[in-house]
This record gives sequence, C-alpha cells and structure tokens, in this order.
Amino acid sequence: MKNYFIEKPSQTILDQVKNKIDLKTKPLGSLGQLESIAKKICLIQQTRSPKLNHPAMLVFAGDHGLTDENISAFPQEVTHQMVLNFLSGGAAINVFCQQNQINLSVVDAGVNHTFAHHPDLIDRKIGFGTANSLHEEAMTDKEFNQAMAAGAQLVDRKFTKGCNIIGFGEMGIGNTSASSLLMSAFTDCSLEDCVGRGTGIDDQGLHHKIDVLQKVYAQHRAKLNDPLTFFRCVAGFEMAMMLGAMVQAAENKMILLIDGFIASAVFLAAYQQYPNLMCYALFCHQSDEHGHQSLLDHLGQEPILKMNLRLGEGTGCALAYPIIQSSVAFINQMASFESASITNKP
Ligand SMILES: Cc1cc2ncn([C@H]3O[C@H](COP(=O)(O)O)[C@@H](O)[C@H]3O)c2cc1C
Ligand SMILES: O=C(O)c1cccnc1
Repeated sequence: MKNYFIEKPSQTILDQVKNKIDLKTKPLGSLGQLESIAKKICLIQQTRSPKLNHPAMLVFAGDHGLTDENISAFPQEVTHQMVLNFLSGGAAINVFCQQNQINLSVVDAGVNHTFAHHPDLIDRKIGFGTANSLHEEAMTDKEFNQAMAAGAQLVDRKFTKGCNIIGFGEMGIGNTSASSLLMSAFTDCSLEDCVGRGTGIDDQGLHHKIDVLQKVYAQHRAKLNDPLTFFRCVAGFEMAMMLGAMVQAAENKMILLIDGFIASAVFLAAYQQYPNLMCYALFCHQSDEHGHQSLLDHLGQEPILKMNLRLGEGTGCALAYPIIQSSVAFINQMASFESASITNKP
C-alpha cells in the first residue's frame, strides 16, 4: 500500500483569517458556522481569499457478500439497478449535482453485475462483490490495495483538472452493516448503538441485523489492532475505494465533503491511520441513520445540515455545497467596517 502523507495545515495564517472575518460588517461571530467553515477552507488553502474550483462528486458502487445474510430491506440487485439510474440521470444525487453544478462521476468499484459499455461509467471493478464477512475476510489484501489505489487515482485525475473540492458518495446494498461494524470498532459505542435500519428494515429485521453483525464482529475482532485490516475484513469495495480517495484528496490539500453514515464510517476508519485527515474534511449533514449523531459526536464535528436524510449517494454533500459557497463568498465579498465606513463599536 502506498504511504500517504497528509500534512497538517500551518496555523500561522489563522490570526489574519480571524481578523478578516471579524472586521466584516457584522457583529462578532454572527455568521456562526459559516465562519468556522470559512476558517477551515482558508487554512486548507493557506489564503485569506479562498476559491472553490471545479467541484466534483465521486460515487462508488459495490456489492457486499454479507447481503446473503438478509441484512437489508432491499435485494442486492438494487445496487446495479441504481448504477443504471445514476447513468441515466434519475437518482437524487444526479438532480442535486445538476442543480449545484457539481461534476458527477459514477464508478463501478465492484458491483455484482456485468455492465454493458457506457461512456459515463468508470470501470474500476475489483470483483463481483466482496466475500461474505460472516465467514471470510471481505477483501483480500490485494483487492483492498487495488481499491484504495483506484480511488486515489480517480481523485488525482480530478485534481490535475483543477478540482479543489470533492465529495464522496456510495451505492451498495448492505453497506450500512459494514459501516456499523466500523463505528463500533473505532468508537466506544456498543454495536447495538451503531446499528440502524438502513434502507428501512422493521424491528424483527433490526434484531436479526444486530445478531448477524455481532457474529461478524466476533469473527474479525482479532484484527482490531490494525484498523485498516479490520476495515478490509468487513467493508465493501466501494468503501475501500472511497477510503483511498479521501486520503489522496487530503494529501492533495483538497476540501473533502463527507456525506452521511457510510461516508463518515469510512472517514472514521481512515482517520485512525491518518489523523490529519480531519483538517481537510467538512461534515455535510447528520443522517437519520441510527448511530450517525454519536459518530459525529465522537469525531467532535458539527454537521452543516440536519434534514433527516438517510440516503447516501453523496446527497448530503451536494445539498451542503451552496452553504459552503456562501462561506467562501462572505469572506471574499463582504465589506469591512472600514471599507463601508461603519462604526465598529458594540
Ligand atoms: C433504491 C435505493 C437507492 C439508494 N441510494 C442509496 N441507498 C443507500 O442504501 C444502501 C444502504 O442501506 P442497507 O445497508 O440497508 O442496504 C446503500 O446502497 C446506500 O447508498 C439506496 C438504497 C435504495 C434501496
Ligand atoms: O446516511 C447514510 O449514508 C445512509 C443511511 C441509510 C441508508 N443509506 C445511507
């Protein structure tokens, strides 16, 4: 595996950034979270005049062997059917990316389906779904490394075209299960507190899901001393590709847009290995999926939006994007007390 180097942004510019924000024509701190977003982006870009260039969204799709255990309300074939929906422009993420002029790429990371050639489908298929983590390691070392490298390469492709802000979406029936296992592994929350209804399982389905995940956890707990090995044993190809994409984006000093429960769980795993990742990430929304609030609390992060979404695909990133644009707009365009000749005295 490539050794990624994620640099902590220098804080020397922070006082100047704070000063610029505080001298805008507004009471101190009155733009709330817009101010903290602006500060973070200024630190990432090491400037007081940040810019958002060529925003991109990568949606990774992959299937999970664990779906054999009946842990989702929907069957596995919905993954490939949704990929076709992404390609014809009909999914929620298509609509919100189109609305906000975010460039959307759809990646076959490992869907259990042979797609006909499509000019807009990026083929990085690692396999036809992962192995069933109840009985085996979900991915081999080789598959995991391949997936991470592919995610990193796709980010680099965007970066060389001038993109400096990138969101990560996923599609993979069963991937809330893998995410719950990661959350339980890397927080002090019990597995029950990390498991939710995903696509909408009922009470009986939820008990069954918890029961299956307890067994999966027990099966792989010996690998917990190495976070990415545990990840490899329980996660999906789309999640591994997302992990590679996140660390490469941070290495490139891009702004990372983190979506809901699944993307946050991938981030959490990556963060174990690369703590400086946090300096580059904006948490776009708090999902309604049980566990997400605790996960964000664990990371000490305040989400931009809280709108009871529980979809994934990167939708929270696309919806939060206009707010992030407002953060950048105010720091660049608002007048200062001095330039507007306004008395700066509370
Ligand atoms: C039609 C449809 C579209 C979706 N788009 C995202 N997901 C979301 O639901 C899945 C995770 O939930 P679980 O773990 O319960 O299977 C992921 O594919 C996620 O992206 C969808 C799910 C469905 C059914
Ligand atoms: O928050 C998410 O990412 C999520 C929640 C439920 C189902 N799919 C995705």
